[in-house]
Amino acid sequence: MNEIKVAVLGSEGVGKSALIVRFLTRRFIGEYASSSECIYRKRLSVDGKPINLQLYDPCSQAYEGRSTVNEQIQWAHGFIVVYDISDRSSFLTAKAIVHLIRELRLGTGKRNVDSLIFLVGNKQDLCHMREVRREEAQCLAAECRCQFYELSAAEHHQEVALIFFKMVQNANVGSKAKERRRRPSGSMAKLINNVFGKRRKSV
Ligand SMILES: Nc1nc2c(ncn2[C@@H]2O[C@H](COP(=O)(O)OP(=O)(O)OP(=O)(O)O)[C@@H](O)[C@H]2O)c(=O)[nH]1
Repeated sequence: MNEIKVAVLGSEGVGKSALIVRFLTRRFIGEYASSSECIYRKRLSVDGKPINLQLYDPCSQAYEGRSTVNEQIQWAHGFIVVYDISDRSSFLTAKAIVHLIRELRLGTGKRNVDSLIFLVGNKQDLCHMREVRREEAQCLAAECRCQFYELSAAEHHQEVALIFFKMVQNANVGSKAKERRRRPSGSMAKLINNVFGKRRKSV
């Protein structure tokens, strides 16, 4: 079964847990325990094939043994980088994280990272307190070749579900392409079989 690992990253209080919980349970509960990092697991079906999805929700509070951002980036196939549209500093953090992902994952031969970074502006319901213009975030997404979404975990269930499903789909396409590159093509497999198969028989 295909394993897809997605890390939801961003600064403290931007709504990472709220987005994950909204996706997993369809509910917005307002307050979320944030004393430890955790990995949520969900089974999904994509194009009729089962997928094991792992969602990583980091903990912003410092404690011994906490994983580093670098480790989180190496662990994941896909990234949902969240900021709060009413908090400019969270946007700057998201920007730094997106740059770090590109730096660490570029040229590693891992799945093509372009379709696997989503920049998400959360708390759209707080637009009367907006500190990050939509156009500015769109520019950053274009510059870093990632996909951009703005939404509210508090108000939108479908939009939240859509970005998680889209991420899983993109990661799954990437993993299939990688699998194809690794496996010899049909005619090549036949050729190898003919040559080595026949030799084995004559020994
Ligand atoms: N108005 C509004 N509040 C939100 C939204 N999403 C999350 N919140 C609130 O923002 C606060 C932080 O949400 P969390 O989901 O705990 O944020 P987090 O990024 O997981 O926080 P840490 O685990 O501390 O890093 C909570 O009080 C949520 O209720 C939203 O879309 N709109």
